Amino acid sequence: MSKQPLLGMTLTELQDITRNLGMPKFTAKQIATWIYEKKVSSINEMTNLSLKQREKLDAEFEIGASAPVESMHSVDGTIKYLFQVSEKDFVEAVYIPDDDRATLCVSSQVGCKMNCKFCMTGKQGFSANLSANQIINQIYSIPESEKLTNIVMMGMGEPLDNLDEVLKALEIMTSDYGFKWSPKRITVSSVGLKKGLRQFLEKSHCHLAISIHSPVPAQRADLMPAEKAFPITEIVELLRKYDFSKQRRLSFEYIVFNGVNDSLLYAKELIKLLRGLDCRVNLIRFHAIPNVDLDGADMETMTKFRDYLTSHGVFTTIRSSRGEDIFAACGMLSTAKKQEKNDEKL
Ligand SMILES: C[S@@+](CC[C@H](N)C(=O)[O-])C[C@H]1O[C@@H](n2cnc3c(N)ncnc32)[C@H](O)[C@@H]1O
Ligand code: SF4
Repeated sequence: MSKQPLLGMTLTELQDITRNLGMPKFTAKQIATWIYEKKVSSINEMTNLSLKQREKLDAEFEIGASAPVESMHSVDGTIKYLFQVSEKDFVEAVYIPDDDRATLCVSSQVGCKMNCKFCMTGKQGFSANLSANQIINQIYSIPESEKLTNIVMMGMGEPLDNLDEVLKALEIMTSDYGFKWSPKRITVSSVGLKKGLRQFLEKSHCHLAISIHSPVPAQRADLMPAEKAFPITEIVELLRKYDFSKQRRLSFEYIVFNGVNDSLLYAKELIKLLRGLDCRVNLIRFHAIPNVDLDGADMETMTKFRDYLTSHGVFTTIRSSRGEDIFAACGMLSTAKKQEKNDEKL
């Protein structure tokens, strides 16, 4: 029988384990410290547990960290890591250093059900949810782990469609027994699944980014089929019930597509939709993907769009596009790897 990973377990889960193994409750906290703070590579290194306790634990459990199987380095310092999560499945995490910040873009699922027109992960379809172990492992097992200042859940998958495991991972990142990070350093990005969104807002203090991409429902539905089940107007109404004026930040992600959503008419609709909300808009450059008839808008158009929004009270930035030479659009590398695995079998 394969051993269960300890990495990715919350303190409550560790307490269940120690109780079942007949150990005192405080050993759970000791184990958490060895894993999340001291980052030991074996249970045997947990030296404030007795030899007998370590043996008992080791019979059923392992640390459960696994290094990335591949990496691609961009000329701009961005590094894309590939993690193997099952025999044929891979997920990506992208390390983005930038002056005094170092951000990791983390995946939450293998593939995605949401099928957004412009997204390579969406084209893969859905394969599996990542466990809290596989989410935390992306942060834990990259060589730059100690340098990280920020986490964005903007890799493969829809985090709110795998909320239980994502919430566990967020708890580990932000708890005293875990990585002790401020929730202000973590952003969860979502298309806005209503039930998951409400739960996320109640149970976590991390920042929220909503992928909006169009303020016009019919156009948004064409780009993002999730709009049909979870209209952006309802999502915005829900968001109005929460306070984003203090610690927690709300942003809207908007890929600017040439000739699609880039005219000032859309900027005006966006202003109408977001009126009165404490939020900002991030304009994103489109990373072209194969077989999709969409192009990114040019910088002049994006700048005009940004300036219009900002001058009408909606603070807007243009997000710098990183790692273009290594296909930063998430899902590209894992798709290629999956294809390679399939070809090996033929
Ligand atoms: C990959 S998604 C993951 C998080 C979540 N599923 C979401 O859609 O917000 C993170 C962000 O990347 C954007 N994105 C997806 N494909 C892209 C592409 N080809 N070029 C630029 N941004 C893209 C999404 O719209 C979203 O804002
Ligand atoms: S953009 Fe996000 S929600 Fe849409 S398919 Fe890609 S990962 Fe899924």
